[in-house]
Parts: sequence; C-alpha cells; structure tokens
Amino acid sequence: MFVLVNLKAYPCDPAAVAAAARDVAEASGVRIAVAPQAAHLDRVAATGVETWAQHVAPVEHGSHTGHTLAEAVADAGAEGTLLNHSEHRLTLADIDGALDAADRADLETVVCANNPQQVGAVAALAPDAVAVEPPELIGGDVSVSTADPGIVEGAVAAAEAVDPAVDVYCGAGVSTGEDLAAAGSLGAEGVLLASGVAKADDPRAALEDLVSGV
Ligand SMILES: O=C(CO)COP(=O)(O)O
Repeated sequence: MFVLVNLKAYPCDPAAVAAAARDVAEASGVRIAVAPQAAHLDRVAATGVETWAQHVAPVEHGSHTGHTLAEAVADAGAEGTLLNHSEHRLTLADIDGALDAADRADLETVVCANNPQQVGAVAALAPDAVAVEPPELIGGDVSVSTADPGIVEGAVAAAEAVDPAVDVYCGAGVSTGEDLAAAGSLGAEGVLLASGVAKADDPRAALEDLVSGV
C-alpha cells in the first residue's frame, strides 16, 4: 500500500511530519510520501522522505506569474504531484495539460476524483494513479472505506474498465491501521490522508498506527 500524506494548508511543522514519515516508512517498509505546501517542498525533501507536490499548473516555462511550474517543484525535490484535488478542482483540459507538464518534469501523478464516474473520465487521461475522495467525507472521522465501501469498489472497477495500468487509491477520513486494511481489501492500492496525521497531536504515533496492520 502507498500512503500519501497531504499536509494541505494545515498549520503543522512540515519538516517534523516529514521526518516522522521517513522513519516510519523505513521501519515498516511501507511506501509513505508527504505533500506539503509548494513553498515547503525543499525543506520536506531535505529530510529524505518521498516528497510530492499538491498541484502543478498546466503551463510550461514562460509568462505564467503565480502558477506552480512542474519543473520548479521537481527541482525542489518533488517526485510526484497530486492533481485535481477536491479543494483545487481543474477542468478536464487543465488536468490533461497538467499531466503533460508532470510528464515533462518526470513527476509521478495521482489525479483525484469525487466518484467512480469521474475516476473513469480521468483514468482515460492515463495518469499513474487515480484517487477517489468523496468530498463530504473529507476531514471527517469516518473513513471512506467504512462509510462508503461501494465507492471504492466502484472506482477500482471504473479504472480497470478504462485502463488497467492506472492504480486506484482512496481517501477521506482515513486515519487508522484498520482504515488502511479496509481500503486494501476493497481493492485500493494506496490511501490519501491529511487531517489524521497533519492535525494529530503526535503525527509519528498516527503514522505508526496507520501502518501497523501492513
Ligand atoms: O483530502 C484528503 C487527502 O487529500 C483527505 O483528507 P482527510 O484525511 O483529512 O479526510
């Protein structure tokens, strides 16, 4: 299972969470990556943890003030990028353009989607993975794998029907080892989570619990 920790814009210490994620990944053998704010990418990457961007724009080098350039996040140490997060929606054309930008910069890609129908649509653009995250469950206490297991199974089936090479992750409310195991048993190959780690009193303990069943 792949565990991608999205720090969003939460007021946590990105380097401390990153160091904890690095240690827990090393100790457990579970692949864990951290996606901080773009301005914190280099300090997170400096810890040695696998580092991801939260977004890149569908632009190339040039006159694009205020946009997040794929080459710049790669230069800061990112190895992958989220796209089309529920809190940063893009048009289909912009997802396509951002995937091109990520390819140019050699970034792995996870495109987020609300439901299985959207999973099918974005899987057609051939990202490395898609992540189904029902917006109403994001930031809550109940994991998507418990609250709506059918949406995870539906996402797995939708991606498989379009392009079996696209991995499927799920997210929203994931915070425990049980949640991770449930996601895996529904066919997900990874999870996206945020508040369960970024807002935890002890992010290291939260990560240890998360991978305890793997
Ligand atoms: O949006 C998410 C990850 O990208 C999920 O957030 P929570 O883990 O806080 O529900």
